[in-house]
Amino acid sequence: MAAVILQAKGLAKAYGGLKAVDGVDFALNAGEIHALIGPNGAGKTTFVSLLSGRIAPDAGQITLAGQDVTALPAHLRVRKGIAYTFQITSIYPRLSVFDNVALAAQSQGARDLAGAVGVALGRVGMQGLAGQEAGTLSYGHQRLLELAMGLALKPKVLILDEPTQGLAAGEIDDFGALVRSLVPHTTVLMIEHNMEVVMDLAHRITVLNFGRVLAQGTPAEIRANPAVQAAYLGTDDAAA
Ligand SMILES: Nc1ncnc2c1ncn2[C@@H]1O[C@H](COP(=O)(O)OP(=O)(O)OP(=O)(O)O)[C@@H](O)[C@H]1O
Repeated sequence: MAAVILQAKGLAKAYGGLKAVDGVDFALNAGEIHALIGPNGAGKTTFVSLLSGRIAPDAGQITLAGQDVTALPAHLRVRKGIAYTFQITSIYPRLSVFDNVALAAQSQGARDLAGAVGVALGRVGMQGLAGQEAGTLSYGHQRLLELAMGLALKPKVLILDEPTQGLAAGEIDDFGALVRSLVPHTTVLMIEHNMEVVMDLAHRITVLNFGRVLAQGTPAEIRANPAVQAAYLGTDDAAA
């Protein structure tokens, strides 16, 4: 059996009376691409925010490679190896592409900053854009820059929140190839609405619904699961 790198047990978070995440047990296997899917409002973003430490749980436990990280703030979890790619707003638009990635690399204490930036930009094919002001990049390139910033953190677990949203078809293909190139060295957990991407890329899928795990399995198992079809795959949202 594959080693579990990140695990959640009984994870819960409520907003007022709304149980956004309601007692989730979850295990991320080292080296896999794992997709987190579910209808709008199912709790996906809340769940990965709990994993990354952006928000604190009401109950439950999170372990990284067996070590309890539940009480650690987000920046210390990043140091331990959990990187949650920021939404695009976290890019500094007036800084160059190079400087944006350098800030991420610096936060990890990279000794050879230029080298670390070069490697991260190389992974996403953006070395040629290092000098460009980040705010002037195309949307697709801004998403890739975000990914390069995540990679500069040298994560064990990279959490991506809707990484293909707003990308053109060709850019989605490139993104898929890139994610494949990251594993098994890095483990990838991604929230993704594009079912084609999910079915093509993910080794395993977890389906959330109303804050609970509805199903877990391989793409073929998830596709064949009647509860999933009823809750999610049959909706217009999934066909988008
Ligand atoms: N800060 C907050 N305050 C109050 N309610 C919140 C907050 N964040 C999320 N919620 C609610 O918690 C539930 C889960 O939201 P969450 O964003 O985690 O779902 P999601 O599966 O990521 O949805 P989507 O696919 O639309 O992004 C929703 O009903 C949402 O309205």
